[in-house]
Amino acid sequence: MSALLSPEELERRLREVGEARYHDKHPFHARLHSGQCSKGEVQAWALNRFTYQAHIPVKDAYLIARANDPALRRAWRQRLVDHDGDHDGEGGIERWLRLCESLGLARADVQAHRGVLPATRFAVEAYVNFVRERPLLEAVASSLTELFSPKIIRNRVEGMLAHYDFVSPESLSYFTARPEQARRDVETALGYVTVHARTPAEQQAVIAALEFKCDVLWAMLDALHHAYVAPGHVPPGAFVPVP
Ligand SMILES: O=C(O)c1cc(C(=O)O)c2c(n1)C(=O)C(=O)c1cc(C(=O)O)[nH]c1-2
Repeated sequence: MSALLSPEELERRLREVGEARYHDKHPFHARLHSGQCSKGEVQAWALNRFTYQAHIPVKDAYLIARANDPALRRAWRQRLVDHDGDHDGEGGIERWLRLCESLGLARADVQAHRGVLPATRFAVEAYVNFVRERPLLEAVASSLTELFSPKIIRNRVEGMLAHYDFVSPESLSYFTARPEQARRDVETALGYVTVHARTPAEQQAVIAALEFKCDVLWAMLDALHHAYVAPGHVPPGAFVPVP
């Protein structure tokens, strides 16, 4: 049986999960950030990632619906505002749509998830269901991949601006707000898990939830790589780049 970890030790163990499994280690991201992707690959990445983005506030709404603690609900509801905005034309989902449009994709196709890879849908569905069905502690812990996102976002923006003439600071504006939002989100989620994981079993469940979430992100990139990196095996019905 595992021993009870101090809050510091638990955080260290969570960071080790990221070092081993976070999607910054995936070869597709190395391609994307170093300018090796074709425009079609970048389009496919943005299109598939939209499906993830669009479901983030859905899973966050499930989490809020399951929380009995007003303080947790109050902190968590900011995530809905970050993605949906307070008005039409605002928020992260809108900014992601603009990124897709700037890459030459039609807004209506992206919004309808047309051409999204089956594995993307399955992975995103698995994440939403995890947050709906697993204990609240694990649902909160599954968001902790955001511990690691500021670094990959910094590398992505620098790399994409340096290497692709079809992206601009404006088209990547989705990412401008994210590192600060992620830092705030992580403070809430990490604070919650360190207080509420009171037994060794609960602490192990928190670590496993983060591993699960790393698997979700990794599986999406595996699917992209398999479909779009030459020779490429695009599944029937999925987006086909125009050469
Ligand atoms: O660009 C990225 O690599 C990246 C990663 C992650 C993540 O680690 O889950 C998120 C985001 N971006 C992001 O933009 C975002 O809004 C977000 C929400 C969540 C979550 O699980 O609640 N993860 C992420």
